[in-house]
Amino acid sequence: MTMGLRCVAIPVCGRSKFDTAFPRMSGRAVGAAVAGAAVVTLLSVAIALCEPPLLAVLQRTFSLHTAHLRKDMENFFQLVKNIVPALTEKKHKGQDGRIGIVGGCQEYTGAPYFAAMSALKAGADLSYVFCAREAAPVIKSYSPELIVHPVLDSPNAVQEVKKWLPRLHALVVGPGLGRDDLLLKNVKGILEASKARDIPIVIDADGLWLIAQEPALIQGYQKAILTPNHMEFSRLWEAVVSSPVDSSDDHASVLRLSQALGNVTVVQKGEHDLISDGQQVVRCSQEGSSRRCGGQGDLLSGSLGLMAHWALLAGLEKTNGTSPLLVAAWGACSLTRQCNHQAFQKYGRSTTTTDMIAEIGAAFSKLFET
Ligand SMILES: NC(=O)C1=CN([C@@H]2O[C@H](COP(=O)(O)OP(=O)(O)OC[C@H]3O[C@@H](n4cnc5c(N)ncnc54)[C@H](OP(=O)(O)O)[C@@H]3O)[C@@H](O)[C@H]2O)[C@@H](O)CC1
Ligand SMILES: Nc1ncnc2c1ncn2[C@@H]1O[C@H](COP(=O)(O)OP(=O)(O)OP(=O)(O)O)[C@@H](O)[C@H]1O
Ligand SMILES: [Mg+2]
Repeated sequence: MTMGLRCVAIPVCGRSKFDTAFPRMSGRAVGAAVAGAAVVTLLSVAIALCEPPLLAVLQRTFSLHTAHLRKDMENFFQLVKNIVPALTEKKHKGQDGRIGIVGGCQEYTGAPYFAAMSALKAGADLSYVFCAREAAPVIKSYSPELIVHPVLDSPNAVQEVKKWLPRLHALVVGPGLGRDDLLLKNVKGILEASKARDIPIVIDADGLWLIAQEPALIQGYQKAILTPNHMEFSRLWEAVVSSPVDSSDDHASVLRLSQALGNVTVVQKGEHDLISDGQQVVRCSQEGSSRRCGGQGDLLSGSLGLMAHWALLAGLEKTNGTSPLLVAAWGACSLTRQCNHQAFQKYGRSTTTTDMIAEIGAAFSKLFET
């Protein structure tokens, strides 16, 4: 029934027709759904034998729902295609994206590398990493493609990063940042300086830890996108919403969290990714795999930094009035999941994030090149 139907836009006032007729499936509900499908099949046979006109009505209704879903999915693919800049010989280096990653400390050097490489592989021209001194040689040794600034734990970290802000199109704050007080204090200053320049900011991982301590840092900033995993979502929720999270209604929760943060865009990662700007909820269920190696979220945040820049540059006209950041988030989620799917086809259980990053080019072409 849902083969090939991956993505649904869900209006705030009232669920989509599909959602009403076919409630969303959680992992636990899959078994029940299979049993349900068997019952429906038996019922259909019984109706076909006794009431052929009723069966025709049911079939027509089902195909209407299917068409509705497919249209939503096609819409979002088209909107992402609309924001992807054309490759032309008329541009110079940097014009298609200069993305900064703020993260990387003694313990975590992989995460900022994954995020920065993912931005490059998705089509950014230049990727910068602002990390702690000790992490820099390690990150540089992974790749000659990255420009690495070992400034994050220096006494004048904010000034050092500020120098680069005029050249950056988007920042991704948090992958591999760690939770050291000095680093977090410097990141606060970097966030303030970036907001003052109106730079799009993706906040992930330990950047979300910081926001959970101090939500005011991002409250109401319309160019912020938060990408919490399950744990990070709970922390943010506890920090900004007083009532307990309603785990039976994920759509309502992500909408509520976005609203409580002043309509910043929130991407709740999971079995399906739910994205909200406080006005609507969009779901991305692009087929991935059951492999959950560490670093997939870094691929998402890095590619999202780039797509956020592209989407804001393209503007509402290209996104047909849909929030550009929703379109960017949907695009990056689809891309991450498609990379996971492709890498899993080749490597199965041994799939790692490095394998997924190697798939970005092919996945991007498959999904978004016209
Ligand atoms: N190669 C590298 O350098 C990488 C570095 N990374 C960097 O690590 C830093 C910390 O990031 P993080 O994600 O480990 O921290 P956090 O959110 O506190 O989660 C900790 C605990 O939460 C739980 N948990 C998580 N998801 C869950 C779920 N869906 N459902 C249920 N529970 C769930 C789970 O708890 P457990 O099951 O182990 O009890 C998990 O252990 C950060 O800087 C990040 O960028 C990563 O990017 C990976 C690659
Ligand atoms: N159960 C799942 N089924 C399919 N895809 C999933 C599932 N959980 C997460 N994903 C996908 O994996 C990507 C990363 O999400 P995840 O929750 O693993 O982030 P994370 O914990 O921040 O990862 P990282 O290890 O990089 O910190 C997202 O694009 C999400 O759609
Ligand atoms: Mg993460």
